[in-house]
Amino acid sequence: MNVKGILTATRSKTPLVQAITNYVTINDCANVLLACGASPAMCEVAREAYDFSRLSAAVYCNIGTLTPEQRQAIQEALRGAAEKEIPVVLDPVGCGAIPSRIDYLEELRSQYPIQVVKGNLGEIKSLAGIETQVRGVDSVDNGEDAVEACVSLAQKWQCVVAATGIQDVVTDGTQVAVIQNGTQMLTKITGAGCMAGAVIAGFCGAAENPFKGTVAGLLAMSLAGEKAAAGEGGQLPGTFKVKLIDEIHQLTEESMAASANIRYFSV
Ligand SMILES: Nc1ncnc2c1ncn2[C@@H]1O[C@H](COP(=O)(O)OP(=O)(O)OP(=O)(O)O)[C@@H](O)[C@H]1O
Ligand SMILES: Cc1ncsc1CCO
Ligand SMILES: [Mg+2]
Repeated sequence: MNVKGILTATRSKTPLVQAITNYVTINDCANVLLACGASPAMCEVAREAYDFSRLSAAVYCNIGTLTPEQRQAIQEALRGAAEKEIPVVLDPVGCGAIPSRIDYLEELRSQYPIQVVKGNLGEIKSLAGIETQVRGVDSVDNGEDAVEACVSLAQKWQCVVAATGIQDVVTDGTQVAVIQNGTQMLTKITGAGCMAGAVIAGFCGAAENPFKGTVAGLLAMSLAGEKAAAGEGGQLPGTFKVKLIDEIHQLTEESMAASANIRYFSV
């Protein structure tokens, strides 16, 4: 398997992505979607969310700062997405630290189709009911059994599951991709995970299936991170964040293929 063509498809189709996301990193998510060739719209007013999702190519829901209004908007957006059969990417931010978020996500998933769940490993293990370590919205998991956790949740939820960390794991419950790119600098800014989720939604809006869209999205973030960290000032978090968006903008199919370090296998 490879993810060739997804970046090009995103840039030519310019998929409209509805994002309902936390107010810490909402602007970064919008910019990173533009940089990868998608069209962001942070439409999270409950009475508009259903109509808007029906115009979109993908929906990104991130529960980092879940307000009552966002809860309603997510409900409405997912209803529209289900009717239009467009991909929904769910980012379960903080569910390891706040158990009621797990109940909320379980309920959501019982009501509407979800195509991708992407979180850090602490969040994914928490959703899968596996012992882990988190600090608020950050994972401090040691990385063990990441594949098993993702496969278990993917089979239970019947969707693509991705866990980020020193390596990223993506699975649809049958095939697995382990992405070994990235840089520690991605942990020195807030929102690298949120941005990764947004890019995944953009790519899923143009890709032939959510597994490929998710692998390509995480690869794009990790490679852009590597390049940003290697440039002048790239070891300083403020500069790094600006460069990260610039590097997403400058990614090409060739540079992605040349630097990708992905291992694929079946479960
Ligand atoms: N130690 C690391 N080395 C290399 N890359 C990393 C490392 N940790 C995370 N990454 C990369 O950083 C990105 C974000 O992953 P991370 O697990 O930090 O997300 P997150 O905790 O959800 O972030 P946030 O909540 O701040 O949005 C992913 O692309 C991942 O591959
Ligand atoms: C810091 C923070 N708090 C809630 S959401 C968020 C952004 C990273 O997930
Ligand atoms: Mg996160």
